[in-house]
Amino acid sequence: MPTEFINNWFFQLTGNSPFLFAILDKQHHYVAVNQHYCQLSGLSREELVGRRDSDILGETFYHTLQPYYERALNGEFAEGDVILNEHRHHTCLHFCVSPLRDETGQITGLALHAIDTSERLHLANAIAEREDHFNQLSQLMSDGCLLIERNLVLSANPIAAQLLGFASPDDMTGQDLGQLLIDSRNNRPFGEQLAGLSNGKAYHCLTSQLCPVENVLTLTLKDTQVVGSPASLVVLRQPQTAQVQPEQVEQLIHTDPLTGLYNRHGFSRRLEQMINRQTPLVMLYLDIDNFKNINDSLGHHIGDRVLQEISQRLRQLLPENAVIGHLGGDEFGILLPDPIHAEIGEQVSRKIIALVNQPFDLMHFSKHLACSIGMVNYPGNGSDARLLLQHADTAMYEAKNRGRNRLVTFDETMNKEARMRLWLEIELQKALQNKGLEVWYQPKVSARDFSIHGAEALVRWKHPIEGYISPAQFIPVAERSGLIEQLGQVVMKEVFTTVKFWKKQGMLQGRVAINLSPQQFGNPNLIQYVSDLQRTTGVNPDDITFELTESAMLGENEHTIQMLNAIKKLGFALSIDDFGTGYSSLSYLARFPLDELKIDRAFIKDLETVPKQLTLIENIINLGKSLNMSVVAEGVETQQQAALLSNLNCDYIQGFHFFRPLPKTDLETILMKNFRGRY
Ligand SMILES: Nc1nc2c(ncn2[C@@H]2O[C@@H]3COP(=O)(O)O[C@H]4[C@@H](O)[C@H](n5cnc6c(=O)[nH]c(N)nc65)O[C@@H]4COP(=O)(O)O[C@H]3[C@H]2O)c(=O)[nH]1
Repeated sequence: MPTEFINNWFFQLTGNSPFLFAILDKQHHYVAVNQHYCQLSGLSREELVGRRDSDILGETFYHTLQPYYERALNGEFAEGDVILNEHRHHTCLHFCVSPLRDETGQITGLALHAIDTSERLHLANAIAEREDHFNQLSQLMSDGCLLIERNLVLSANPIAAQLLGFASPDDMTGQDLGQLLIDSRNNRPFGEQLAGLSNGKAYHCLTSQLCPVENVLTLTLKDTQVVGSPASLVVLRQPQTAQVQPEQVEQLIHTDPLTGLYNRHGFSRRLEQMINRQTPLVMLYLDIDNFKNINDSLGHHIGDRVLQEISQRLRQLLPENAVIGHLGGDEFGILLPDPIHAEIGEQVSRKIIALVNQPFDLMHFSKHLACSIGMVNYPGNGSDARLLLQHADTAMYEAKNRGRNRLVTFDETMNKEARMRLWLEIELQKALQNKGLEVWYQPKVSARDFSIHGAEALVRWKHPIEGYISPAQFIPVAERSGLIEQLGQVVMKEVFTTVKFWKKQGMLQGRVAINLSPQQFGNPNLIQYVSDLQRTTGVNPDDITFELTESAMLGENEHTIQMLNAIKKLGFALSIDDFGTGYSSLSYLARFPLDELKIDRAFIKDLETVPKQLTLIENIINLGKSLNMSVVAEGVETQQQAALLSNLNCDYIQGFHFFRPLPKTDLETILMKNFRGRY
């Protein structure tokens, strides 16, 4: 090693470094050492240089390093760890050795550099000890103890596993605690709310159906952190037996705390008991129509009040021996044992529907509700509780399909339809994931000169095997399964982007209409979504109309008016679709800010043959016009219908006579041809 290098550079490079540096010759004598090395050995540089490593830092150190020195002198780079003087205070070093060569490439010695890792080792040991203490303590505890991050279980002690019915704490790792525990205040799984519980406060809860056991527990959360992220320590405790008697536990498990009725579990148990005793019975499965809208628009607290009120009304109406259950969400079950005659189910259902139709007084306004009921008989429609409940549920969905607010009695053909609906739901979900939906456009024409003026966007689904499936089939499935939100967003995104393009090219006159389902309209988040989408796509809201059916506006409540005003405020137009088919009251025409009225095709169908129909349509057109609305007639299939509507001063016409719904590119070809013809 050239001395001038050592004198010039080595000390400058390594002088104030927190690392230990040493250069050794082939016999392991120190040639140079830096300041930090001197401090560690307790000797000056002069005392160290020329001495052998083994004489300075002790045998252990030397014996550990010697093989590495040999490897370095053989041309290798090597690194390892060593602990110096294993007394009370260890000094640990992480070191590297590498060969040093002269200008000819001959190895003349080696360089050693190392870092003191004592502090790190000390901390790692302390953490391991703490973890061991924590683990031992949690094993000794008689309460369940869990560590969760974003509701997911990171670790649990054996008691926690036992209280929740899992075979071992390991089985709980990764489980969502928010779904395992039901909040006894509202009988719903805690879900996301778990993170928002007050620090240190005890909450009553029940284990959910995801847990292998039923238990009543108290839950306490303490905020903590896991690698800097917010986490919680959770303590689960079984209420003292002195405070809660077994029968109280039993009652808690089978009762819905919100309504005081049987919960799903308790209701099923009562049903099983009756089946075991072979008691003939009628079961009604009741679902409140569009209840989600109440929760979404008015909040869960109002939704809860409605459910309580319904429970109370049912209690008052039903006979003493009836068993009533709140099966979850907006679903209720009713058992009528030993029916005195065959029509009892129909009679009671009619009364229940009338009762639910009575207005609900909700603080500042009253709301009308409707309900759909499915009915089964035991022993006729099934031999066990699970099957009976399933069939009653199927019949209830059929009631919804047939227009809601009615009773439907189960029959076997419905099972096939239910399976079909399930298939459609699964396939539709896949189509949404794989971008398998298209938007087609049906042009509308001006009733004056039959030139294209606007269009209606209609979703199309081409199934990879079944081919095109009608929206009339899959839209109701999408509405019931909640997929309509996603489907609606796909359509809106596509239409906004296309309309922006068409308008930029000057290809299309008039607006493009988008259908909104009652579920979409009922969700207050719609406004934010539409507003964001309008901003990002840059579409002029004046070029879009939202079409709503009368049933979407059913109720004429504050929410409807607020939503309609909010859509109008963003600059979009509003149209009432299928006019004349749904709602008996016309007062909404004056109260709601509507721009367009679409006469349903049911009125157009008999236009040529039923003379009174012509008078009816003329009056609808006049009514719309007097309220400053433009009037569209849909479902026009013949030249004669078109001519009659034109004479009646209808504004626009839509129907197969002019155009069927077309893929975007086909319509673009037509629009381009018209566009060129114009200029
Ligand atoms: N017989 C006959 N039918 C005609 C004629 N002209 C148009 N139609 C059909 O009438 C329906 C008009 O749409 P709608 O009343 O809003 O009724 C729509 C609408 O309620 C719903 N829908 C379609 N696309 C969407 C969508 O993107 N979102 C939502 N929420 N619903 C949609 O599905 C329904 C059915 O849609 P489609 O099968 O495309 O059926 C379309 C259209 O093809 C005619 O001259 N004769």
